Amino acid sequence: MDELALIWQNVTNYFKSELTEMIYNTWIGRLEPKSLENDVLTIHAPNEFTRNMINLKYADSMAKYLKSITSRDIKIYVTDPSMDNVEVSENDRENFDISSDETNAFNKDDLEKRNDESMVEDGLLKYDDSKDYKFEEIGLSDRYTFENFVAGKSNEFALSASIAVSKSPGRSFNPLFIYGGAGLGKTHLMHATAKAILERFPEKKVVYLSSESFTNELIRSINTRKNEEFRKKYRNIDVLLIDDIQFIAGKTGTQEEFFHTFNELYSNNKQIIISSDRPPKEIKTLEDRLVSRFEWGLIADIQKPDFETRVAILKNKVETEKIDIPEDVIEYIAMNVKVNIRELEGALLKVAAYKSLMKIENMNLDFAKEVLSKIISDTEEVEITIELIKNTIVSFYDLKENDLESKKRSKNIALPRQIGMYLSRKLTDLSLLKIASSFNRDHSTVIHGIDKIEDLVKTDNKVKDDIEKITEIIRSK
Ligand SMILES: Nc1ncnc2c1ncn2[C@@H]1O[C@H](COP(=O)(O)OP(=O)(O)OP(=O)(O)O)[C@@H](O)[C@H]1O
Repeated sequence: MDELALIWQNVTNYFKSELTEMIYNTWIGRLEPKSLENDVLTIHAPNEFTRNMINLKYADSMAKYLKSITSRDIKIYVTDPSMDNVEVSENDRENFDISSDETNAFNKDDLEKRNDESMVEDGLLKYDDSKDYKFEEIGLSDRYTFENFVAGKSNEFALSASIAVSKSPGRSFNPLFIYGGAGLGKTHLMHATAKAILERFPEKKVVYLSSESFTNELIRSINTRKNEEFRKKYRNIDVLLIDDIQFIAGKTGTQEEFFHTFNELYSNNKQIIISSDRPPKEIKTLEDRLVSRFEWGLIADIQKPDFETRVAILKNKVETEKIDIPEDVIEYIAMNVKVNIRELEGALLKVAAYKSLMKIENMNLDFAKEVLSKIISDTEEVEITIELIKNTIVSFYDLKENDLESKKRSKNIALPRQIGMYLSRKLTDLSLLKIASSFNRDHSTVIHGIDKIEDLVKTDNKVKDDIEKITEIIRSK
């Protein structure tokens, strides 16, 4: 047996022991080892989609495993048939504003962010070929269901809207536009909605994909002169879910195509569900006509979860994964990882992994703190400074850079200035004197400003609302 065959046999055995049979057969079982030269292991995947998934999900662990058995840094290089013959011209690249990385393969970081979501092309084929599919095969994760989506104040509106849409697609809220920060559950809700629709209406054609996959597929169709097929495919479905729509911002060609797809589906009462990291109006270089279409339906936001919701999410995870972690450790994690649910779950899984690897029977809080020290210091919120507060206020109210420190007393500047003083007092430990000097005022003016805002917060909803939004922006920086 030559070295390539030997290594490949080890690799396949390793993955067989790590993965379920179905997953192994879907991904690793379809690869062919081609060569091992200069410590580069070249593997051939049957299609681009499989290549992307291998790069995303398995290449790293394959390299790590190879290192453990050979002590060499063997690089994994995956090819597929599309790499030989589809060329993207400079012209296309400009028109679609994509880098060469994006055309040939998904950029790995982006892919990592987007998890399994780029499976659409294959998924749709399988879906069309047979109704006897598994959700995973059409790009919908088994893990993401309505049942295991923990509801809280921060997400209940988006959750209810998604459930309503899943019960009567095309008839309740169309389009449904869900937005929220990274790791707050948009993808989870979209997968859950798509699956609930398929369970209720198995005859419906449901397509879920990221806006980048849509762009890539569009380009490929143009290059292979299959534009018509592409159009037909996307204009003949019942439910279209596009994740992370912000990525089509600035890509004129993609926006044009998407606009027509949208119109066609919408006018035929087909359901469109879109997610984004921000509301339509705030997606820079998104054409106005798309912004206005996105606003035709329902816009639902997902906010950062509060402490109770974070605890509930962790408890839910502990239960479903059958992890044995004490209550105080759960609370410690919920107290410290506040912004991103992906990181919240990551912290829990890390503690669980240590517990099992080190065969610890009774995990205690001190041990958990040690395990999490790196994660928690990395995710700790940045220190809030007066500069950060002032900059946020200036851009929130569209003021000029030095307006807050200036002598100007018009209401449109005086009120934001007083809000700045109030928030500086609330969000930092700085003395009144320091705050006063930073706003170029004396300390009694600051006291007056803070008192005034404290009163307004109780009586003026707009001021209260503004302050909440500004605080949110500051905390998320
Ligand atoms: N309310 C929730 N209940 C249970 N799990 C949740 C909830 N919200 C998010 N999660 C989990 O958090 C992780 C991140 O969620 P998801 O990938 O849906 O976020 P996202 O908003 O799409 O993020 P991104 O913008 O980075 O793609 C997932 O594992 C998801 O299951």
